[in-house]
Amino acid sequence: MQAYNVTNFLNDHPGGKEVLLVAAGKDASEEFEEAGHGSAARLMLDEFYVGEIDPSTKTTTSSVSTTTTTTATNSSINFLENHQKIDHYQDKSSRQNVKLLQFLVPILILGLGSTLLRWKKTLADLSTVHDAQISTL
Ligand code: HEM
Repeated sequence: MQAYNVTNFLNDHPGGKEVLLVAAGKDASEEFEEAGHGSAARLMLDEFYVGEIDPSTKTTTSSVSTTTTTTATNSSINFLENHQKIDHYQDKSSRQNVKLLQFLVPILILGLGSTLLRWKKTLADLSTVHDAQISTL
């Protein structure tokens, strides 16, 4: 039995995200067939395939027992939460990079500006000395 991770497909699923969330963590083969998916949907399956599941551990959507269904739902919720946590950490580190850049870029611009000003002043001083030397000759 194949397992698919459709987390990134939730918002793009033509049949809506709700049906996928309800089927998450369970055997949704029947629902998939009943929805009358065409070849396009079948071809997309490869994209989301994550591995095989031992059929003896499967929970059907027609609910074997409330506890197993709840466990399956909980595990799929945990799975989604973990994914959100990973996204959150990635977001956090990229936000820290942006903050660092926001801090460094103005400092670099200021440094460059003051160096240019100092060069300009040195050049002006040099040309004054040069002019003075010429007038003394
Ligand atoms: C990896 C799993 C899935 C993929 C890649 C997928 C993909 C698609 C695609 C591409 C369509 C557009 C019609 C078509 O090309 O056939 C569609 C429609 C639909 N899907 Fe899925 N689907 C998946 C799982 C499911 C599941 C588990 C359910 C139900 C529990 C479901 C319910 C529906 C329904 C009801 C439609 C029809 C929407 C409409 O015509 O308004 N799908 N799906």
